[in-house]
Amino acid sequence: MRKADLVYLVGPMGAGKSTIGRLLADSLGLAFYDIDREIEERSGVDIPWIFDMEGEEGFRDRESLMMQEISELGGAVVSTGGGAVLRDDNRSLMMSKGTVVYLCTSIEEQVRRTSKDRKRPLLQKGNPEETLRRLMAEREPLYLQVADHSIATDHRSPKAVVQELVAKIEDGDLNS
Ligand SMILES: Nc1ncnc2c1ncn2[C@@H]1O[C@H](COP(=O)(O)OP(=O)(O)O)[C@@H](O)[C@H]1O
Ligand SMILES: O=C(O)C1=C[C@@H](OP(=O)(O)O)[C@@H](O)[C@H](O)C1
Ligand SMILES: [Mg+2]
Repeated sequence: MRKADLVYLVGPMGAGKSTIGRLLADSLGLAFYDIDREIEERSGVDIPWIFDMEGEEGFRDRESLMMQEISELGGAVVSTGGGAVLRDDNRSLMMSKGTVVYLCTSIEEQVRRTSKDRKRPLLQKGNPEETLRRLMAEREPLYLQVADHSIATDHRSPKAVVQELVAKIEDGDLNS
């Protein structure tokens, strides 16, 4: 099942992947899966607990397994976590199974949006802005590598972003 039947959202923390994914799925009449929430539901523990007990690599192993499992399902919008693009296998999976949308967001906006809660372990140590800048330098080439389409989210409501995405999908612009 390829392209508009399975849509993956990628991008940095605070890009709005989880928020936009749910709205996009509702608009398209597709199921919605957020990889982080699926991991939490399945394991019965939260993401900070997994990072504390198993380290980032332990979390990445769980993330890759969940990506594989969810990707077997069609008819869904899948919101990934900001680091899901780090592993080659995850990138190949997304590129082969679906349409990948990169939600582009400035560092300033990432900082603003992620300062509202403390559920992201990678931002709990050091200066969040410096961390987000470093992560973007490392990851943006990977977001661009997997993306069929990039869409800006700064100064735009989640609803406006979803409307643009729905229009593109209906026009077939995402069916490359
Ligand atoms: N386009 C947007 N404009 C303003 N705030 C947004 C936008 N998209 C998401 N948010 C807010 O930013 C925060 C992080 O969004 P979230 O969907 O969790 O991002 P991600 O899953 O990419 O880390 C939430 O409080 C959400 O309400
Ligand atoms: O960027 C990252 O490495 C992470 C992003 C988080 O998801 P969001 O991008 O939805 O915040 C979550 O997967 C975990 O805290 C690690
Ligand atoms: Mg999220």
